[in-house]
Amino acid sequence: MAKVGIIMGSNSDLPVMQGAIDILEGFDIETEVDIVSAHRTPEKLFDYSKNAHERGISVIIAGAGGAAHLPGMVASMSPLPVIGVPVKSRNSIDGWDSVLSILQMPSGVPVATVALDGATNAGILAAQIIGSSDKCVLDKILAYKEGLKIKVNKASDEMKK
Ligand SMILES: Nc1c(C(=O)O)ncn1[C@@H]1O[C@H](COP(=O)(O)O)[C@@H](O)[C@H]1O
Repeated sequence: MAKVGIIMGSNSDLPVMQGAIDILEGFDIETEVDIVSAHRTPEKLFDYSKNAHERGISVIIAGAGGAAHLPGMVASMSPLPVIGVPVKSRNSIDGWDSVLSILQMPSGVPVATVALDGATNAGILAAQIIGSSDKCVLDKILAYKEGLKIKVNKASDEMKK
């Protein structure tokens, strides 16, 4: 079965990236979680990016804060779709440093960038990519969407009381 690789620049990103781990677990999609840093572990970055697709990984979610070069560098070497999560790290410039580093990729090397700290959406997007060729996952996404609708309708009904 398809696996999602979830990597982050530092263990300080884990509280945010946990959102992706949790939502994918809810969809029964296997994840492989690791710390990889373009700046601090460049050899590991090369190895990860060049080999992830050989290990059954179908989509990579990469989260980083500050000068967040990790998602783009992974995308430059991997044939897999890369979803970038800008993380608002401790010393960030309100998260803009990370958002712009991940969002503004040059033509030819896309990174699907979610919102600041948007790891849950990154997990859903990864599940949707897998679901486009896996009926079982697609059904779980449909059920998830139904759940969102029920929740909003319930809140709407309660508001009218
Ligand atoms: N942006 C990157 C990269 C990278 O892009 O390779 N490696 C670590 N970092 C980021 O540095 C921030 C601070 O890291 P520390 O908390 O370890 O000092 C984290 O948000 C991490 O993602």
